[in-house]
Amino acid sequence: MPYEKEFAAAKKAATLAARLCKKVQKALLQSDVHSKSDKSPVTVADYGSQALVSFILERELPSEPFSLVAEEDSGDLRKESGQDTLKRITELVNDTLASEGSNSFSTLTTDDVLAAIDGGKSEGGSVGRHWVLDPIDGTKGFVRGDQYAIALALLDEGKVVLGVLACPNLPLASIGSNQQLSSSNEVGCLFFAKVGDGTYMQALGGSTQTRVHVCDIDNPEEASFFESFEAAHSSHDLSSSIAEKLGVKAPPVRIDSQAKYGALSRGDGAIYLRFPHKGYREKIWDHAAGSIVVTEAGGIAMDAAGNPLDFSKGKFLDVVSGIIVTNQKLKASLLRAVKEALNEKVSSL
Ligand SMILES: Nc1ncnc2c1ncn2[C@@H]1O[C@H](COP(=O)(O)O)[C@@H](OP(=O)(O)O)[C@H]1O
Ligand SMILES: [Mg+2]
Ligand SMILES: [Mg+2]
Ligand SMILES: [Mg+2]
Repeated sequence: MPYEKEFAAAKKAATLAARLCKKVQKALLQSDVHSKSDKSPVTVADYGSQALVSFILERELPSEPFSLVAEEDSGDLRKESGQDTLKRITELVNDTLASEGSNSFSTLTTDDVLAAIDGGKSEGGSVGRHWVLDPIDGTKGFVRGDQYAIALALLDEGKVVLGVLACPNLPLASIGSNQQLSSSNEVGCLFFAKVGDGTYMQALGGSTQTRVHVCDIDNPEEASFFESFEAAHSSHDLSSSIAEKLGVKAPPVRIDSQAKYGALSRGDGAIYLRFPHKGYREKIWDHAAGSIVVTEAGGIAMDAAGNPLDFSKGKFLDVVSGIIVTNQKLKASLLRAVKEALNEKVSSL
């Protein structure tokens, strides 16, 4: 089976990174640092997650050339002022590796951690294989104690061939706006998808995997939609105008990170709308894992003009106006509503 080893390594790496992030988020929420808007604990988790994923992928796949496009870099950690943070990250990474319980565990030095972080310097592109990592997607949600995700994907010749999304705070039960009462309030989901093989979800703590599918709603009046919690990341005005044109009745479900793609892939909602403000360029690590999780569940991720997302152009994901995600049945009416709303916006400028 193609990509089988890579898939197993990716799941292991994302699961361990989630363990590291959970530990940091718990400490962050228990202390009062977050209320003083001290961002350093966040940095520790972002770097720690990246170091861990980079280290594990290389360790698990020793016979393959290694290329990783990841969000963070070690620049600040190499400065004098970054030494304490670097020590803290190294401890976290080692503690997490020790908790994995494998005998082959050897303690990493601060230099090993710097090297692992810098393993993420690749530029990606359309040739060969490249891992794509967002070590913490939804940093703002992470700090608030809300949703975030560890998002890891593999590109082969410019196409996403597998994706893993670890969402430590996402309930196992539906979070849709018309959710049914559920007996479970357990949180922590791992979504994973491989090209041609469908999308699966399991509890991050380990459980049997279940195949998931996007919803099959075709009437927009029954649809609900996801968008960023942060209005600075995506225009809430534009999405509400699109929803109104489409006839969506439910209020928006606002959550951080690619947990939106995960929730959509299991039918919690029918639409994800993302319209960054002028001048912002999307990065591939914010969408690569999420897009395959949704498409393998039967959905579709495209730009606002209906073009497929192109991950082959390096770090940036250039899109027309925004990104929309939905099921096949709502695609045409959603594209129409988006077009109308965008035209109105232009003519009102
Ligand atoms: N002005 C902006 N417009 C759109 N997206 C932005 C943005 N500033 C940051 N982002 C991206 O939005 C991501 C979070 O998306 P969401 O709003 O769906 O949670 C961030 O990921 P990180 O948290 O990994 O930095 C960041 O890459
Ligand atoms: Mg991100
Ligand atoms: Mg990030
Ligand atoms: Mg960031």
